[in-house]
Amino acid sequence: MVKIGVMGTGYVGLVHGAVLAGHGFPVTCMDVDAGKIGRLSRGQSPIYEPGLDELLAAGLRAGTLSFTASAKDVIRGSDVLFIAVGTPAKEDGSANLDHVQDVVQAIGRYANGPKTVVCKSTMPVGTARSIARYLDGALKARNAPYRIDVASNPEFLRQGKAVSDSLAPSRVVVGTESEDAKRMLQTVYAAHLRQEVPFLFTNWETAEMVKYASNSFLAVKISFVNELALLAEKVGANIGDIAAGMGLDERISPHFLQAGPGYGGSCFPKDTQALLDVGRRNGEELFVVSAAAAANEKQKRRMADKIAEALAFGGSLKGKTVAVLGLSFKPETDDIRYAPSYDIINGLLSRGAAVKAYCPQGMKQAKRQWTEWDGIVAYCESEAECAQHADALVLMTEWPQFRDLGWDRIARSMRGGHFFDLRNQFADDPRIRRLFRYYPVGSNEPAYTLEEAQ
Ligand SMILES: NC(=O)C1=CN([C@@H]2O[C@H](COP(=O)(O)OP(=O)(O)OC[C@H]3O[C@@H](n4cnc5c(N)ncnc54)[C@H](O)[C@@H]3O)[C@@H](O)[C@H]2O)C=CC1
Ligand SMILES: O=C(O)[C@H]1O[C@H](OP(=O)(O)OP(=O)(O)OC[C@H]2O[C@@H](n3ccc(=O)[nH]c3=O)[C@H](O)[C@@H]2O)[C@H](O)[C@@H](O)[C@@H]1O
Repeated sequence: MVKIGVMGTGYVGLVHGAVLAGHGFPVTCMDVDAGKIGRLSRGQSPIYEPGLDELLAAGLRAGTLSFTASAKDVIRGSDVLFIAVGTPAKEDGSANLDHVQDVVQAIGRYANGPKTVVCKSTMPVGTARSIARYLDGALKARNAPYRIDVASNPEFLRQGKAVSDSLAPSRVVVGTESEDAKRMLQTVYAAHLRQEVPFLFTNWETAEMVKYASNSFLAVKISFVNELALLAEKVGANIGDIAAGMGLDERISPHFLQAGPGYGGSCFPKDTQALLDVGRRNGEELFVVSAAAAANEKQKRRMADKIAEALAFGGSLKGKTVAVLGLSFKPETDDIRYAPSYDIINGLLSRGAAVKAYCPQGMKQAKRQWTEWDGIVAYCESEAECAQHADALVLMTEWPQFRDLGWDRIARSMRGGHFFDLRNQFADDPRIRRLFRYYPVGSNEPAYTLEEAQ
């Protein structure tokens, strides 16, 4: 059976490795973070991703999944090497390829036979070709009598649904110049995909661009609907109904038209910037993507403005307490990278508000990464503790557990009754409008309560 190595055990590498091990492939996952490797070897996942703990336990039990901190071991022991290290944004927006470079240099140094190297990380156009060129050179310099094939095979999974997306992806895109690499990836995917999945074979550059184009297009959709949401509030229209009306046209589709506080996460913000950077380097300014990124920044600012307008006519929020439910950039993940909550809470803090926060999975990372909030933001044990004595409640992330919190009790425990629903989760819920001054995104339907109106 094909021996698989995965370099990088983050959301992509760990899930991909665990899924392949679940299908009987011998998989070794490697990471430079020795602490992570230690925990993983004991079956402890460093990330929260539904279904992952079970896969991890099963793989370890069956002996198909193992972990190492040694690049040399994983490279020597694998036929196929998936590169799944991070490619974060640099200050100027371009992708930082330092981790990719480390991995590729190690492959050039330690490869001891033919291999297929698969770029799963999101990498700017031209990276796979330069990896292939580098590896060719490295093998020639050692007079190695074998070849290393390179394929770009971008990943499209969503966090929070990473396991199910891995088992049933919308498509598999493979960019390569090697027929052997094509066959190898077909074999690997054929064994693990649950259903018929379209394959698209292209050249390296096209595959790399499909990834950036897809994420950027989704970002454009979200920014488009968010801009309309701001306008809808001014003209008395309702963004939920606008999106529904648009989405009925199958050419538009109803997906990714949910107005909110702006997109976040480790990918849309960085991938839009990286595509803009590729455009700049090639003398093409990408106006649409650039506007989507700018609109996203505006959207986050507008959320804090909106809260300040309602609570203090746009003035200082000194003396006001705001309770924030949800810190992660989306539900079912502990990931807070580029989460809108960060900018919006900073907006509230800079206006003098006291901020309390609760998130089912994001607080550990927030405490670790957003250290400037130490002693400033009060992290709570529960939604009820968070809401207690607050002037306003902000639903930042639509965790399913926030659907029914015993709203009567929550409303009674608060000092003020403002409810900012940044995800429009309760837009059609008369109960919430009865209990709170309710502010959805993208509609200015009465924010006053029925009780108050009586
Ligand atoms: N997070 C997501 O939902 C998706 C991410 N991607 C892309 O996949 C790539 C990985 O993303 P994540 O899994 O989120 O990253 P992550 O930041 O969660 O994990 C990356 C891992 O790589 C490790 N690493 C760094 N240098 C290494 C080296 N030289 N050798 C071995 N391991 C090394 C890090 O210690 C870390 O554990 C990125 O390019 C990202 O854009 C693509 C689709 C979805
Ligand atoms: O390259 C990546 O990392 C991944 O990026 C996204 O996945 P992910 O970031 O996990 O999350 P999404 O569900 O796409 O949401 C991204 C952001 O957009 C926001 N969003 C999404 C949809 C919507 O209608 N409105 C909206 O505001 C979410 O709240 C979140 O902040 C893509 O959906 C994946 O296909 C891709 O593989």
